[in-house]
Amino acid sequence: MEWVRGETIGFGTFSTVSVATNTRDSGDIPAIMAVKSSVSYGAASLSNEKSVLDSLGDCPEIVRCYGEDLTVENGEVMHNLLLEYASRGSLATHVKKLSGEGLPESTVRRHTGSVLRGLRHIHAKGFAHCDIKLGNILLFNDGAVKIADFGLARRVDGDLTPLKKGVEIRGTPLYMAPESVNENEYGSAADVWALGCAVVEMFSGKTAWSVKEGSHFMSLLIRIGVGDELPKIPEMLSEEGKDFLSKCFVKDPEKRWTAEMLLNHSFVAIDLEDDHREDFVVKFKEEEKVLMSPKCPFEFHDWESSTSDSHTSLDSPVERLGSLTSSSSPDWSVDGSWVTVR
Ligand SMILES: Nc1ncnc2c1ncn2[C@@H]1O[C@H](COP(=O)(O)OP(=O)(O)OP(=O)(O)O)[C@@H](O)[C@H]1O
Repeated sequence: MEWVRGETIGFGTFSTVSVATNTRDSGDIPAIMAVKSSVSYGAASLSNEKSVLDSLGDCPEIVRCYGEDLTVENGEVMHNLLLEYASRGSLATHVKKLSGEGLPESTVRRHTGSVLRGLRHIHAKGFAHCDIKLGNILLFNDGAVKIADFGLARRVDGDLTPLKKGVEIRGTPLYMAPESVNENEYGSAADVWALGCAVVEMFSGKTAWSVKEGSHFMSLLIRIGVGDELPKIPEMLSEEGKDFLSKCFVKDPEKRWTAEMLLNHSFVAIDLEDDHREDFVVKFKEEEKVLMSPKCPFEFHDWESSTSDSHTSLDSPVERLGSLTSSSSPDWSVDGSWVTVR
């Protein structure tokens, strides 16, 4: 494939995302794509993403991959993944533009249904995404959304045995499920918990867990992993929405609803005929007029999509969580798709 890199449209932990123009008229491949590029330290994540996307095959709610290649730019070898281009960027950026207002419930319902269909496909193929968050849900010109960023995805096939002992942080702490905090379990149920967090954020414009600025992320992990506290369900949400979230925010992953079950919930089982896309376009135009003024109460930039792995055998959740705090300086290294902090 021949392509030319255009403007930069996003930055992740491991990569930079740019527009790419396809310079050859080649059948299936569109003229405009997104290219996710990384130097060597992010290559493992890109390669994991490519192999997961290949295994998943086509699904309308998952960003398509057109291939990969290597380029040399400014003397550096770049690993590139060519992807379907989402012209309106991520839902995170979109929601931030609303200055803490959140999206209308009808839009939230539609997006939630789309993400659930994507998750059902991922889970049916034996994978977990492990990093569901608004930054990884991309918005297309026609108002459709698709799941992106499979750099941390893993094959689970129903086996939730943690790969390693200790505490590993995959994805973003604000979206972490209790079993991930307590047991290092990152299965399909953890994606459903994260989806619940994303629904709260889409609707309220605020993260599902309220955290004080400057507070240590350990205190959040303890709230998620220990005790009965659950993410706050927005008061203004319909009863159907509240009920939907109550099925996502079940501490026991065995009792949490699956993506398949949630797709039959009345919150998302709507007749698309009644859900006029034109309304969405009008609303979108109004939203676009709002000045860009991010008001996310707390963003854990430094922790996103990283893994902290103590590699020690610890029994209780408190012990496991305590193992994350250390006075020694961390040693960052990349192991497959994982970033390891020792
Ligand atoms: N296909 C795409 N079309 C348009 N924008 C994209 C696309 N893929 C990614 N982006 C933009 O780039 C950002 C970073 O991409 P992505 O999350 O895939 O990178 P990452 O390095 O895996 O990041 P993370 O820190 O979330 O793991 C996204 O939040 C989004 O704004």
